[in-house]
Amino acid sequence: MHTITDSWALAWQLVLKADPELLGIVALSLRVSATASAAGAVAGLLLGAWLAVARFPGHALLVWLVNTLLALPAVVVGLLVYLLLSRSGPLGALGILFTPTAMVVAQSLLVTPLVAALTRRLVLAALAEGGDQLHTLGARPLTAALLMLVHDRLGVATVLLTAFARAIAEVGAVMIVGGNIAGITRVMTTTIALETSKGDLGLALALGGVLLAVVGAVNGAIGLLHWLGGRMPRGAGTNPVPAPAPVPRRPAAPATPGAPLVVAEQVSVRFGQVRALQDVSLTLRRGDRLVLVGANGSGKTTLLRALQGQRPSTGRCTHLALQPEGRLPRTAMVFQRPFLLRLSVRRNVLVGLWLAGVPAAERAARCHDALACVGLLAQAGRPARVLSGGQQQRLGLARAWSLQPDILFLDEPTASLDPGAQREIETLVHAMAQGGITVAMSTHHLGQARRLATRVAYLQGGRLVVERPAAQFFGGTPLPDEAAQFLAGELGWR
Ligand SMILES: Nc1ncnc2c1ncn2[C@@H]1O[C@H](COP(=O)(O)OP(=O)(O)OP(=O)(O)O)[C@@H](O)[C@H]1O
Repeated sequence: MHTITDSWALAWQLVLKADPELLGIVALSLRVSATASAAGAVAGLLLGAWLAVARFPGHALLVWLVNTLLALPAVVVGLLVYLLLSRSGPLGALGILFTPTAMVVAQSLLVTPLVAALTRRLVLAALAEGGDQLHTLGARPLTAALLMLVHDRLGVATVLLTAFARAIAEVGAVMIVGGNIAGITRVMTTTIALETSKGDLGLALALGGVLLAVVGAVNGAIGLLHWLGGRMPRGAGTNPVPAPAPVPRRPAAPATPGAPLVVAEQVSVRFGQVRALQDVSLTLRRGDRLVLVGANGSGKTTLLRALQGQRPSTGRCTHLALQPEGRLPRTAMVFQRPFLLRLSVRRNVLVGLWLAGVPAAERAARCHDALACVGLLAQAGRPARVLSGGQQQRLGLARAWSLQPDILFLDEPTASLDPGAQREIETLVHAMAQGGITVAMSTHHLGQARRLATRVAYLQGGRLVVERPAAQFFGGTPLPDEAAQFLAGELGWR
C-alpha cells in the first residue's frame, strides 16, 4: 500500500521536476504512438468504411478476420515485424529494426484492425439512419460511407483516441522491435517494464501514472478543441426567419405539358413475404401534381421510390425523355424526416450539389438561391441539426430544389410539422410546381391533397385502387367502394 501512495507522490515529483530524460521518453512515446495511430487511422478508416458497404464473396470472412484481429497480442505483432525486419528477413535490407520507425510499423499494424472494426460499426449505424437519402442524392456507396465519417466526427475522434491509447499503452511490440535502447527506442512502457524487472516497483508505478496523465492530457486537449469548436460563432442563429421568397421560375422552356415522364407498368415490390406493391400501373405526366393517399402501410412510399428509380421486384418504371429538351428528367426526393449531415445548413446544400456533380463554380450561387427561396439564408451558418423540424424540412426542400429537378418526389413532407410549418411547406411546393417542376407526393392530410393535387391516387394494401383528377376524386364522382369508405372515414368531420 505504501508503494502505491509513494508512487503517486513520485509521479507528481517527476512531472513537476520536468526531468529531461523523462521528457525525452514521453516525447518519443507520443511521437511513435501518434504516428502509428495516424497511419493506422488512414488504413483503418478506409478499410472500415469500405467493409461497411462492399459486397463480394468472402466479405463475411474478411469482417470476421478484422474483428478477430482485435484480440491480436502485441507480442505476436512484435514478433512478426521482427521476423520481417531482421537481417535475414524479407525487409531486412531496410535496416530499420531497433529504430523508432520499426516501432511505428508494429503499432500501426496493431491499431489498424481496431480502427477498421469500430469504423465499420459506426458507418453501418449512420447508414441505417441516412444511407437511403444520401443514395437518392446520388452518393455512391463508398462516398456515402466516407461522408458518414465526416458526419460522425465525434465518433471518429473517439475511435482514434482508442487507437492511440492502445498504441501508447502496449509494451510487447515496442520492446521486441525497438529493443528498449536508452535515448533511442526507450518509451514509457518499456521503461516501466525495465524498472519492474529491476524491482523498483514504486518508480514503475509512478511512470504508469505519468503515462496515464499523458493520455489524459491528449484526451482533454481533444475535448477542449471540440468544446471550442461548438462555441465558434456560426452565423446569425437568433435572427428572425424571413418568410420564404417567391420561388424563382426556371427559364421558360417550351415544355409539353401532359407528356408522359414516368411510366410504371405492372410494378410489384416485395420485401421478403410482404407484398408492398402489387401490379401498379401509373403514368406521371409533365406538370402533374400527383398526390398518393392511403392508410399506413398501403405502399405510398414504396411507389414513390419505384417511380423515382428504385428497381421493382417485377414490372418496370420507365423514365421518358423530356420534350422538347430530349434529355431524361432530373429527379430529387424529400423525405418525411430529411437526413441532414452534422454540418452547417449551407454545407448540407453544397454536399447535395457536389454529389449531383454540379460544377464547383456554380455551387455557391445555387446554394444561395435555394436557401433564399426557402427563407433559410439567415441560418446558413448554423448547424443543420439544431434547426426546428419545419426549418429542417425547408432545408430538405432547398437541397432538393437546388438540384434543379424536373420531378420532385415528396414523401409525407409535412407529417411531423405544426399547421403553420405545414402551410409553409405547401406554399413552397405549390410555388415550385408553378415554376415548372412536376410533383409526386404522398400525404395523410386529405385537406393538403385537395389544396395541392391535380391528380389523386388511392392505394390500399399495395394495390392502386383508383387514380383520378383531383376535382373528380373530391368532387363526388362515384369512387370504388374502398376509396369512398376511406374518404368518408377521413372526412367524417366535415
Ligand atoms: N425496407 C423494408 N423492409 C421490409 N418491409 C418494408 C420495407 N419498406 C416497406 N416495407 C413494408 O411495405 C409495406 C408498404 O410500406 P410503405 O412504407 O410503402 O407504406 P406507406 O403507405 O408509405 O406507409 P406510411 O403511410 O405508414 O408511411 C408495409 O407493410 C411496410 O412494412
